[in-house]
Amino acid sequence: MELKPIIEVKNLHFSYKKHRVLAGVDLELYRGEVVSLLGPNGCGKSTLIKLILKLLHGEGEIKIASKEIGKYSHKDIASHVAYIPQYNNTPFNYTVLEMVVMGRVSKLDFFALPSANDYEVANKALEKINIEHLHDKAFGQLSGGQKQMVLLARAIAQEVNVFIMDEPVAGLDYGNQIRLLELINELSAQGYTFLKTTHYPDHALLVSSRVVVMNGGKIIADGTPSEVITSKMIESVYDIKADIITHDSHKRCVPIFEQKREVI
Ligand SMILES: Nc1ncnc2c1ncn2[C@@H]1O[C@H](COP(=O)(O)OP(=O)(O)OP(=O)(O)O)[C@@H](O)[C@H]1O
Repeated sequence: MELKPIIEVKNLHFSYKKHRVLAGVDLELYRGEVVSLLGPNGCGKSTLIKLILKLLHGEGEIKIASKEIGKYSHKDIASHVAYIPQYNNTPFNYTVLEMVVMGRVSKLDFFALPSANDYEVANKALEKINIEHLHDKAFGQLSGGQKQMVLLARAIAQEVNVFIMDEPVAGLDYGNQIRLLELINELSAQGYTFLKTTHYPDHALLVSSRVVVMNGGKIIADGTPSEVITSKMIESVYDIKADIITHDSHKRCVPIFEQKREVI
């Protein structure tokens, strides 16, 4: 593992007008890691990601590849990091191949059209995750799971190896959630680095080298999955009880169902 982090966040503060969201956040991401960012609804996970991508501006230090993000254009950031949002609909009826070719934008000169090579890279990205058969389908007509895969192919076509994913399994059916986690594992073994938010401690146990927990505008835990995901942490962050069990040599998080729980 490299000694210098690819992403470095120090003492980051951010507010939406008077609503303080981040109050002194420190985070580092090293090449080769798969970091899962956990925390309750509204704790600021997506805000932190937007700050790292320079889509918002806060107070404190954010560096990508040892350089302050203030010195980067958005195109420069895209030459280091690919962002994979939750699947969404574009207002335009792009085909899958056109969506994936958009991953090449940071490599193109201003106003230049994608070249034959850009299309070849995009096709290879589709092949890499076995969705080449979708290439001429309309992106807007795909299922949620297929859209998420196309956004992942677009990130691969960007030819960077650091991926930031915001709740990658949101809206996916159970099978597609597990298949996507397995794919993240496979890509990680091929050298890709991931920072991903998740609402599932169990997924963080299955696919992470490190787990970071946010609450109350701060990072409250940062360590290996088994150090961080404990019954005590689950109760203090989510206000539910859960057992951490070992199944087939993997740690798993199993919530304990209580009959008279108050629903929020
Ligand atoms: N554009 C905005 N303007 C004002 N407040 C916002 C805006 N976006 C988010 N917030 C608020 O900032 C806080 C953090 O939101 P954020 O989306 O970063 O949380 P999150 O941890 O990603 O939540 P979730 O897990 O529900 O997706 C929330 O209280 C939210 O209501």
